Amino acid sequence: MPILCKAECGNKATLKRPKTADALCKNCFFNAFELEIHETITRSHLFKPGQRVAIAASGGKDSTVLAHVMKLLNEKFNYGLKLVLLSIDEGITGYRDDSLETVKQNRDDYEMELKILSYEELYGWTMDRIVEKIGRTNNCTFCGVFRRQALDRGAQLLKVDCVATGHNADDIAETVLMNILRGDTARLRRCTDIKTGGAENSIPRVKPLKYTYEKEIVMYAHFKKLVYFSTECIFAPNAYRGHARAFLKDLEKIRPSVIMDIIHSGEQLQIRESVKKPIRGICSNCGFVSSCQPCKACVLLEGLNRSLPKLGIGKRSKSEKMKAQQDLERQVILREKANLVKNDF
Ligand SMILES: Nc1ncnc2c1ncn2[C@@H]1O[C@H](COP(=O)(O)OP(=O)(O)OP(=O)(O)O)[C@@H](O)[C@H]1O
Repeated sequence: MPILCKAECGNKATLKRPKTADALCKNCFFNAFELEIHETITRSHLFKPGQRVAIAASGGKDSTVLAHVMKLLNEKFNYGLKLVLLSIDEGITGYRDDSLETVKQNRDDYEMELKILSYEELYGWTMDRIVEKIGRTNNCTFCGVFRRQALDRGAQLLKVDCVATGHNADDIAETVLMNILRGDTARLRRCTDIKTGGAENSIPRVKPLKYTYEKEIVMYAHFKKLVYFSTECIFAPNAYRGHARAFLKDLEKIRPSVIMDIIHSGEQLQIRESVKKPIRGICSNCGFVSSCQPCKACVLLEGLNRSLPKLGIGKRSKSEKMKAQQDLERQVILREKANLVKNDF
């Protein structure tokens, strides 16, 4: 006997939802998927009517599905938003140039304005040239730092009220794990935030897919026949994130709820007040948001321009910092002991 859709629509179930293991028909899956994102948006008050929202579009599955669902929900529930697309061209031949073609297709399909900003025009460097110069060891650092700032710059040019990114539940759970493994408590505190930025001159970032499983995004894109670009970056992927990702995928096979559970744990964690919080300000050099002076993008750029690419790279690990702290304390104790001995004479 055929299994019936759990949503009681009377149709035959054709798929099993990865997040809940419910047997559903295609239409009921679409409904459940879209409604969950709508609930995330409304529960967290991500947008206000009349706002101009940029969707950070890379042409990959997450941002393609985000653009599709945002357009659909905006019309269905009358959000009253003006949606535009913002893409950053990192200058990676054979990767970003191809994925940008997908974004242009999205622009035409969804009738949204598209702004493409390149590293070349912002920084005078493409990632191809950066990798030529520095090799493949720290290239992801350059790319990530420049992209974060490029999105801020693009958002300013587009005069939007906020930027929506396609970060999904798996990305967030991975980041929680990574921050725990690195002992990065300052980042751990804010990595589950659905909305970031917004202070000073910074334009807020929001993650409407925060609770959406990657497997369901792929399923949704597949059944809706959405056009997206699925090739991995040709430069070495972020190796450390790769380990957290592989670990999470193994856990998900045993217990699919692990992704939501890790996000929940991250959200409930309380970090001691004494842990230093990065204070957001404005870079005195370029005028963009930063928690250090000058900002990391300016330091990295200076390194490239002065042929000192290691400038700004290589934060000390927690264990190195602890060892340095212990050494310092030991020196203080030795100095105090020496003083005591001196005083005895
Ligand atoms: N070049 C880019 N231009 C604009 N937005 C970007 C770009 N790269 C990443 N993003 C934004 O950051 C989000 C997370 O990026 P990440 O590199 O993790 O890609 P991803 O998980 O493969 O997502 P996607 O499937 O959308 O490419 C993307 O969903 C997108 O919103």
